[in-house]
Amino acid sequence: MKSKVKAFLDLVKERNGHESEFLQAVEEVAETVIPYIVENDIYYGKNILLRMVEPERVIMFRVCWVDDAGEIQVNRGYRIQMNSAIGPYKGGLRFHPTVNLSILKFLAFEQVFKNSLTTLPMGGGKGGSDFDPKGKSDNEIMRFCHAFMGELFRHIGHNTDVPAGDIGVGAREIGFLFGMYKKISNGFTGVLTGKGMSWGGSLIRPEATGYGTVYFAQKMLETKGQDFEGKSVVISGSGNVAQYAAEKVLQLGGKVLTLSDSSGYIYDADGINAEKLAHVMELKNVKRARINAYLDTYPNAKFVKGKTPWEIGCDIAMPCATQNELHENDAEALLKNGCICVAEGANMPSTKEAVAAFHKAKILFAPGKASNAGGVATSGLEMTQNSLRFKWTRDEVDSKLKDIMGDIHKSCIEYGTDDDGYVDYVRGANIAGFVKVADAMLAQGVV
Ligand SMILES: NC(=O)C1=CN([C@@H]2O[C@H](COP(=O)(O)OP(=O)(O)OC[C@H]3O[C@@H](n4cnc5c(N)ncnc54)[C@H](O)[C@@H]3O)[C@@H](O)[C@H]2O)C=CC1
Ligand SMILES: O=C(O)CCC(=O)C(=O)O
Repeated sequence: MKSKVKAFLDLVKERNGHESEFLQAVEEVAETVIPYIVENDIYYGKNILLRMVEPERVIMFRVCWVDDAGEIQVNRGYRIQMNSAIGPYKGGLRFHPTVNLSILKFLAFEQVFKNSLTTLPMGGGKGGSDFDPKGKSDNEIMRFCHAFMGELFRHIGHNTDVPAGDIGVGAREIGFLFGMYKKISNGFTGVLTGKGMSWGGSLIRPEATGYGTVYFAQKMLETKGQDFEGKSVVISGSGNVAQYAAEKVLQLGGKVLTLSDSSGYIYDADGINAEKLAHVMELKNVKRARINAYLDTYPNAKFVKGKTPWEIGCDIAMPCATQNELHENDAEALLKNGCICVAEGANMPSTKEAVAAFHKAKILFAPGKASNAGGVATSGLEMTQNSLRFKWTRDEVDSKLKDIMGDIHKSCIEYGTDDDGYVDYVRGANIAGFVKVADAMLAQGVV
């Protein structure tokens, strides 16, 4: 088996040698899915995985815009249309200076499996730009978004490809992007998700990724007769996913000890309660400040510069910032301090070695493609509401989100339970996500 996986990975490496994040994501899937393919005749010998690692289409384009000083700026825009076997391409847009083909291809590849797990009819895609929103004025953000959509619009559509937000793309950016799409296409359609509530957005979409990650962790804890009540939780990030993960943890009786951004982390031993979290939301979403500004209002907290929060003892860890933010030594520190559950809110935040350490210790570990799928699932629900020209209540959407996270958990158990009863959620998510897409690809022939 090892030689089959190696031969496959060698081939992928030959074609994408310089794309380390993409190769990392492919390797994790290949190691769990190739053994399944070999055992199942219907998938064997059809090169399905080899077809799945090749994007159906990669779009790269120039984005020119004028900054507040009147200077012409040039950025690079991308959209990776990875796989449309089970529905229109669906996945977020990331605006961050680190954005490149490798990062977007890894995200698009993960998205294919994640979207399949949601049970909704969505293919996988991802896009973005190396544009850095940090320090830009609202007008600069608007001009950039309009310029970006000035090219992207010809490649997307409500039945073709439906982008949404990711790092650096929130409600403000979706508004500007939608405004330009509507103007150029002369039509009001559900071409983006994460829209404002008065113009086609879905209730609970802003909360969905964070809430969904906590609902998934709740399901994992239930298998051990545990819950969030009284548990200490270490969260990284302080953006959309981290904020609403923290909110749901608090609602379920947990204690949130940390939040972070790329400058470092804050540790509040008294707990970041609802009032303090509202202050973080104001700092991050309105003032767009750095996380250490928290100490101006809550001086008892500690700011640890340039580090991630995994050295803080906790029962549950939720990495909600970015890829490869939790390394093997971090995993070991978490385990040593008694962590029993890790639920990824971000995409691929744990390195391969960190995941291996969690598996070796047989703790509960949920990969992002399973635990953070609530965001895109609720985007799927936004698409449905747009098609119906109807709006569900907050409780209706939240209850559908809970059901979907429960179903994803069941799929992971179905495909990921080892002989000794330990659930390998990575294998479970990869195989369950693969089966639905592979069946559709087989039915549609070689296209
Ligand atoms: N927004 C969504 O619906 C979904 C987001 N995700 C993933 O969740 C993660 C966070 O995304 P959002 O909260 O939406 O973005 P955001 O832009 O709202 O927040 C990103 C957070 O990550 C931090 N961050 C970014 N780069 C960092 C670095 N190099 N080191 C430390 N912290 C860093 C930022 O300071 C910020 O707190 C990403 O991995 C994203 O792909 C996954 C599923 C859906
Ligand atoms: O809601 C969406 O379409 C995208 C969410 C996303 O980018 C993700 O799941 O990583």
